[in-house]
Amino acid sequence: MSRRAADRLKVVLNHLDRSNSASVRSSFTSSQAVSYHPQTLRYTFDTGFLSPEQRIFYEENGFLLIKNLVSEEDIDRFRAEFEHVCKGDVKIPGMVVMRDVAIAKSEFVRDQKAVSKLQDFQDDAELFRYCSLPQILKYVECFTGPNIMAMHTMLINKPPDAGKKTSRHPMHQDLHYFPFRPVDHIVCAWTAMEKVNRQNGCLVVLPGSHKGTLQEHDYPEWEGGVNKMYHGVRNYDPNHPRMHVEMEKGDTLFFHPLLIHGSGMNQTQGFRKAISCHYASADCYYIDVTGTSQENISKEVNEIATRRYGTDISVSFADTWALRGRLVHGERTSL
Ligand SMILES: CCCCCCCCCCCCCCCCCCCC(=O)SCCNC(=O)CCNC(=O)[C@H](O)C(C)(C)COP(=O)(O)OP(=O)(O)OC[C@H]1O[C@@H](n2cnc3c(N)ncnc32)[C@H](O)[C@@H]1OP(=O)(O)O
Ligand SMILES: Nc1ncnc2c1ncn2[C@@H]1O[C@H](COP(=O)(O)OP(=O)(O)OP(=O)(O)O)[C@@H](O)[C@H]1O
Ligand SMILES: O=C(O)CCC(=O)C(=O)O
Ligand SMILES: [Fe+2]
Ligand SMILES: [Mg+2]
Repeated sequence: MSRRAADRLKVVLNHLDRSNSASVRSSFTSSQAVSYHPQTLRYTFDTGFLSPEQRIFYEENGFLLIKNLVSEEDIDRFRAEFEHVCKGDVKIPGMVVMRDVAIAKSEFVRDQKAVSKLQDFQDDAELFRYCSLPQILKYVECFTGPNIMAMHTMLINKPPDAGKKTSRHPMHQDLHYFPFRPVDHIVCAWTAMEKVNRQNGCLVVLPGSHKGTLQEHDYPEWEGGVNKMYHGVRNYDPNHPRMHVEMEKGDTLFFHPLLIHGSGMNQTQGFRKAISCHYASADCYYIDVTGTSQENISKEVNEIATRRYGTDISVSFADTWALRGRLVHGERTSL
């Protein structure tokens, strides 16, 4: 972040703090907030919770790292539940248990170690506790406002790389997957379930990339194969300045859906675990992605939905989100 930008924003924040009557403050926390100072404070609401420095950091970088936000005890409980699911002791309809493509296509025996990701755990009460943790929602509200939907849930168990670099997650923008807007009222919370570093494939981010637009995504041309739906930004420039976000167990990264991010390969023998939820304001609305760069992913999702539910029921891309989304705070006004 440039010093000048920081100073300029501080002046604006001070001005708001001093001169603003209750009416300006309340209009700032309402859904019209973004129109108040669009150039300066586009990405966060003033709920009085984030410090000016935190708001400026998110504004400039598109992410915010909060140390030690989730307790060791909660994380150990999520881990235990994950093990129950992998062993088959717990079966939740709708939850996807995904294996790494290198393992899925090999002749290895499938045991719980082969699971690379749980997706859609919204109906698993124990895992879904993560999405309702009050200390997380306190931050989420600063990005979404008070009506909050948990739209997408994952527990990622990045496996030791099987030698083909398939444990990598290509650089992407999460918005590519989402048929709802406005973009600035969506945020991801990603919590490390153990120490994550460059060795075991921590998140890699391009700071400030959230200020750009949604780019075209497709499968990267990787020799060793790519996991299903792991699209990457097309024409990715590997020389762009990037940052490896190393985190301790319980640390949580909040990031904007246009932030370009991915993760490198896991070069250790352990499974790198993280739990995440994408939240959106319940006031968001669905869009039709026909004819846009998101058409390719919407087709893939529709194919999976058809494979799962047959052709009798027609489920649109937006429907797959409306059916999986769960309210975690306030009122379900739109999504
Ligand atoms: C209530 C309404 C529900 C609507 C349902 C629609 C659900 C769609 C969900 C998708 C939403 C995605 C949203 C992501 C949003 C946020 C941003 C996150 C970015 C990402 O994380 S992108 C990655 C997301 N990935 C996925 O969502 C993949 C989900 N996985 C699956 O659907 C299945 O696991 C999969 C890959 C289809 C495999 O099916 P499965 O039946 O489990 O496996 P089989 O062993 O029978 O294999 C079938 C076939 O698939 C090949 N296979 C297996 N695993 C993989 C893999 N990881 N990658 C590639 N290919 C894989 C396997 O080899 C078999 O192939 P054959 O050629 O032998 O037939
Ligand atoms: N062609 C590509 N398209 C999209 N994303 C890519 C491409 N090539 C690499 N990436 C992504 O860039 C990020 C960094 O990858 P890489 O495997 O180089 O890890 P790294 O953290 O730099 O590890 P190392 O320390 O080995 O360099 C990962 O998210 C990776 O998936
Ligand atoms: O945990 C990771 O490796 C990255 C996950 C991610 O970015 C995603 O699933 O959208
Ligand atoms: Fe992502
Ligand atoms: Mg590298």
